[in-house]
Amino acid sequence: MGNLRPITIGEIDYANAWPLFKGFERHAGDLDYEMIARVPAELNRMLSAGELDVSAISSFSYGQFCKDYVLLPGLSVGSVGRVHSILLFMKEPLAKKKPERVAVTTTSATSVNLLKIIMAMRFECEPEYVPAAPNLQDMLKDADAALLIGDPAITASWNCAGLHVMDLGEVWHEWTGLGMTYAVVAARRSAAAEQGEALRAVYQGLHDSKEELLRHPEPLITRACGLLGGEAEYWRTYFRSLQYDFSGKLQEGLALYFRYAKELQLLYHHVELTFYEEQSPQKVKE
Ligand SMILES: C=C(O[C@@H]1C=C(C(=O)O)C=C[C@H]1O)C(=O)O
Repeated sequence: MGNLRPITIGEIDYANAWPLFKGFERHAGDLDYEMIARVPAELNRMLSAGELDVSAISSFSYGQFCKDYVLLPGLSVGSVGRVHSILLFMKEPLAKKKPERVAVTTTSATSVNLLKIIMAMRFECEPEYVPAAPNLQDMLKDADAALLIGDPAITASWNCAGLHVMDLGEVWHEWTGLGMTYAVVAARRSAAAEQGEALRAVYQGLHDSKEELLRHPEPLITRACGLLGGEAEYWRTYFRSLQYDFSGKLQEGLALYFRYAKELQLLYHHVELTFYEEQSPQKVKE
């Protein structure tokens, strides 16, 4: 494709986003692109700084910079209920002792703020939050609880005897009756204006990757067992329980999250979900 420079795409470096990205190359045709894999907080920074044209980012970061971005429809990472990989590890159960000091991973934006919302509005608890590198043992040296996301949350959940674990997706669902969207795919408005044809190809490629890998997830399961460990059945359930289509119920949950974030002054403006307007991607051929 004759784009003037390669379009730059940010890929979340966690298993939860693999369905969107791991089949992309096969569906990219002759698109000239560069794919950059990082943890969400780094992608959030890079997209906002204009170092990427389009990226999977924390949905909270979309809220912060929504004036500069458009959302790619039908692409997200969310859950209706348990998410399995956004976990608060507590030394004491919440009913016994409310945490006073909580270490929170520096890799996240959505989940750190989701935790603040849940703690303040659901459990009337306002601990001190301390940003920390995602290492459970180190985090708990000096804190009552620790928030992890992504692969480090999953591997920690296999080895956390004696700790009490809260799944934030599950608590959010029990509390609000809604799903939650943790990551979205956003393009800079400037990229939509200047790299229209390339962005359209990225959109189609991510969509086709998702359709193919959710229908045939075995390559993802093999990859996860090899790179991260665990049983095939664990990963089968994991990829099945995550929601990638940004459907109405997931958008509704995200809208409520943004409203609560504004009420708690974690965000300072109302957030509109503005979508990239192009014809819908073609269905993947069987
Ligand atoms: C489902 C997850 O959602 C992730 C959580 C994010 C955040 O908290 O900012 C960002 C991207 C998502 O991929 C996970 O971490 O496992």
